[in-house]
Amino acid sequence: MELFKVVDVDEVKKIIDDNFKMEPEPEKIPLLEALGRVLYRDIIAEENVPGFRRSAVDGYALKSKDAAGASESIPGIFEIKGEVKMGEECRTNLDSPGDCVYVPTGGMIPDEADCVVMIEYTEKLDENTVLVNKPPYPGENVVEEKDDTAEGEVVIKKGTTIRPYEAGVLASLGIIEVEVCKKIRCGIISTGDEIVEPSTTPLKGQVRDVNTYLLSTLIEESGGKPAIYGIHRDSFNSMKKVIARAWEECDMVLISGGSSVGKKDQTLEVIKSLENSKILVHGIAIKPGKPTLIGKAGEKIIFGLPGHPLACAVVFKTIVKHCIDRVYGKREEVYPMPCTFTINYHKAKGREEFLPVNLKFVNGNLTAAPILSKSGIISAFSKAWGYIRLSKNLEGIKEGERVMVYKL
Ligand SMILES: Nc1nc2c(c(=O)[nH]1)N[C@H]1C(S)=C(S)[C@@H](COP(=O)(O)OP(=O)(O)OC[C@H]3O[C@@H](n4cnc5c(N)ncnc54)[C@H](O)[C@@H]3O)O[C@H]1N2
Ligand code: MOO
Repeated sequence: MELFKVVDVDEVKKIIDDNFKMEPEPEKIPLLEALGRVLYRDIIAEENVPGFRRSAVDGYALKSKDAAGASESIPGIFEIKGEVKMGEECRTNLDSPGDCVYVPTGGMIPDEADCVVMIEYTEKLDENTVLVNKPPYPGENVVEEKDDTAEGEVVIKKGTTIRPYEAGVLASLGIIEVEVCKKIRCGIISTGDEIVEPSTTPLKGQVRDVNTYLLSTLIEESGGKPAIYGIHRDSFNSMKKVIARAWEECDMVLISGGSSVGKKDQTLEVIKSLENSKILVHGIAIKPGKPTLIGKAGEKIIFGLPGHPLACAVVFKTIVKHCIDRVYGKREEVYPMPCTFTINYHKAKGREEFLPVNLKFVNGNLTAAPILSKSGIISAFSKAWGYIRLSKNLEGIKEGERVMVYKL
């Protein structure tokens, strides 16, 4: 019988990088629909933001040297030359020493002013005179032109996932249509004679289709576009038909179930039978998720994912997501959280293990408690905050050891 030749996660990623050269395609979409999408090209500012010097407070714009040494006992005396209106250009000049102008928060300040004194530090004597009780420093409460963005600057790099903050920057530059990477279309095929639609009541021996829903939402979460091809029996001909159709219509194909070496497992044979095909990986050194199949037909990649839902999710998060991110050229760092492990845990050597955990503060210290389960148990991830990765050669971890927790 053919046995898995398991490959480490990093090696699998390299095999994918060497064999899968898909380039992203651009599409223009309204900014308000761009949340979570990946920028196709660098955004270069075509103007300064703000485009004028403005005040950060309600107060009086003046020359700081005119108020040097001002205090409550000996205030500086200033003549109010005018009032700046919001949304209007400031046309008042501070020609003489002791001139000032009233500016509301966000209002434009005159060229000669280098600070704004908050009204709390002033006392108005009459319509034209104000006392300043505190010496301002140059630049105090002034938002300089270009403080936000300078013309010609690369403000957001391609490969960045658009968050609300990037949407704000784009709006500040007047960009309300944005060029993003077209979503990668990922076909999902569920296999297994025992798998039934979730809307039905399973008979003994039957199982509701979890993986179509799990994968579809994982694809969406990763910025892809799921295409569902339904549940298919473990027969070579019906599998070949649906895999060929999904291959034709999608950028990559995910097949759940039928990746191990059991008699009825057809996925391997079907991929082999496709034109211009190649099996890249059959077995990954991870737990759960070992019996994973990665093939290629033409330039498109086909994943045979384990049927066990937890294993299916782990392989998606570690391998399929890598593949999607690579096409988009995503610029993202993952920052796991350091936590204290709560029990003594034994692990077999040979596979990197993904263990779901829950976090809890104990005496101000963040702890990670494992959720012990089997890979057929989907609720383990649902109950977990995240997971830890135990490296291949580790034989376990002890209570009190430091672990890094990745968010799910
Ligand atoms: N002789 C060996 N047998 C198995 C090995 C092995 O190394 N040698 N590995 C085991 C591991 S680990 C896993 S994981 C499974 C993976 O098997 P398959 O990918 O072939 O998946 P199936 O056999 O079709 O299903 C496994 C399990 O998952 C359930 N399943 C399948 N699809 C779905 C779905 N869409 N939604 C919910 N549950 C699903 C299925 O009913 C089975 O219970 O192989 C082991 N065997
Ligand atoms: O590794 Mo299997 O992938 O335990 O469920």
